[in-house]
Amino acid sequence: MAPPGPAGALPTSAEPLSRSIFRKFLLVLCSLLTSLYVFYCLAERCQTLSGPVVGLSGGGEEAGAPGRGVLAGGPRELAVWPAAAQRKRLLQLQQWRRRRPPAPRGDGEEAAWEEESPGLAGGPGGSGAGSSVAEAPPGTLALLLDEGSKQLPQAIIIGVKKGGTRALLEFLRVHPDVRAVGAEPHFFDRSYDKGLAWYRDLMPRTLEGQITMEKTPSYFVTREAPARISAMSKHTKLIVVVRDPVTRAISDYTQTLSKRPDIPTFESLTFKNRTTGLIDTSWSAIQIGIYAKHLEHWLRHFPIRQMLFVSGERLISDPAGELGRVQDFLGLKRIITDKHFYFNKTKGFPCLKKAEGSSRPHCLGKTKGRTHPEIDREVVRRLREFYRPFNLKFYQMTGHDFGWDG
Ligand SMILES: Nc1ncnc2c1ncn2[C@@H]1O[C@H](COP(=O)(O)OS(=O)(=O)O)[C@@H](OP(=O)(O)O)[C@H]1O
Repeated sequence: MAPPGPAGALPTSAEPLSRSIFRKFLLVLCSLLTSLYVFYCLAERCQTLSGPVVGLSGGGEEAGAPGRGVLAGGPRELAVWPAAAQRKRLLQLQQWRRRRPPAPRGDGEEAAWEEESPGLAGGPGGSGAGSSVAEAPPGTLALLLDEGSKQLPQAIIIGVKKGGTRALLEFLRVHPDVRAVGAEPHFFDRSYDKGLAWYRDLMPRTLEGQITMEKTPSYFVTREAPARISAMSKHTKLIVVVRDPVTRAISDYTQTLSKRPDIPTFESLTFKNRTTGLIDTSWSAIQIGIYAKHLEHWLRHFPIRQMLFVSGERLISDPAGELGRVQDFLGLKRIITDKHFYFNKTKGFPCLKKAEGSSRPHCLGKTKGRTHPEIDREVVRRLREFYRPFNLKFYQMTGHDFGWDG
């Protein structure tokens, strides 16, 4: 017979019961935590785990089979969702992502879209402020999708600096079949050595039928850009937003002035010799506006039919008209129409009634539509004279009179 232990060590009748309750409690707690963790991962907040895969197919990057509900591109591919459902969920997810504040841009110039403050005059009225529900992700099921694949751009806005390139890109992004990088990649001028894989990785994911786009206005004046873009794909569609070269030069100068207020006057920078009236064509603000010269380089690599010239002036006076031409050029259904725009009197520019995925009006940021300094009229006249022959040549080459010399 075992000797009785000390009285304090003897089990009481209550102890086994509390232990079993405690064990059950632990079990419930564990399953609760596990479920919470799984839910958390599905909500795309888990960076370390790859999302659940419903079905795998062995294809490579481009292996999606249209109509079979397979999303092309990634190492994993969903094979069970109907294509229409996948597309709808992806569009929802894309719209939700577009609503999130864009990442800050490197050069500080290309500020993101600004939401119109309620006090701004000239708004279309009636658009309610976005609710918090509108900011929520479109549902965890969307996260089961592979979100299409990253493609090299099929169309690029190559210029010109201060032409209205941001406005065009932001207006185009309203189209459900256009996906674009927000920031300027500067691949073909500054980062070409990083390679096409690096470039493609910057692109947003797209589904079949969607066009990938980017805009970098400096490409138009980069000597190597035409050959490099053609080497990527000779079928790339090129869009150039052009603007009266004199106003463009002043706009360019205004931008520099806003960053470096101590620079010399526009007038003194314009001339090599003010008395002889010799223009300093080495000054980039002047040089960029010699469109005919730059275009010659592009035409050595691309047929003119693969280039579209958008009027920067008309993009302001008739945005829907210019967007119509652009949509036709890109082979897109004309979805963006005058119903999408309103003129904001305070901003002095057309704005979107609703940016993609938002219920609120959107105007471009403060760095677009700056007030230009007053420039000596004689200097402006001399500049007009300087540009005229180049403009006429440009009208001839493009078959379009932009009306800067009328
Ligand atoms: N809708 C709308 N809202 C605001 N601004 C508009 C719009 N459409 C065209 N613009 C004109 O775009 C000019 C800036 O051109 P970019 O976007 O090509 O500039 S940049 O090269 O990317 O810095 C900018 O030039 P500035 O007026 O000199 O600032 C505008 O005149």
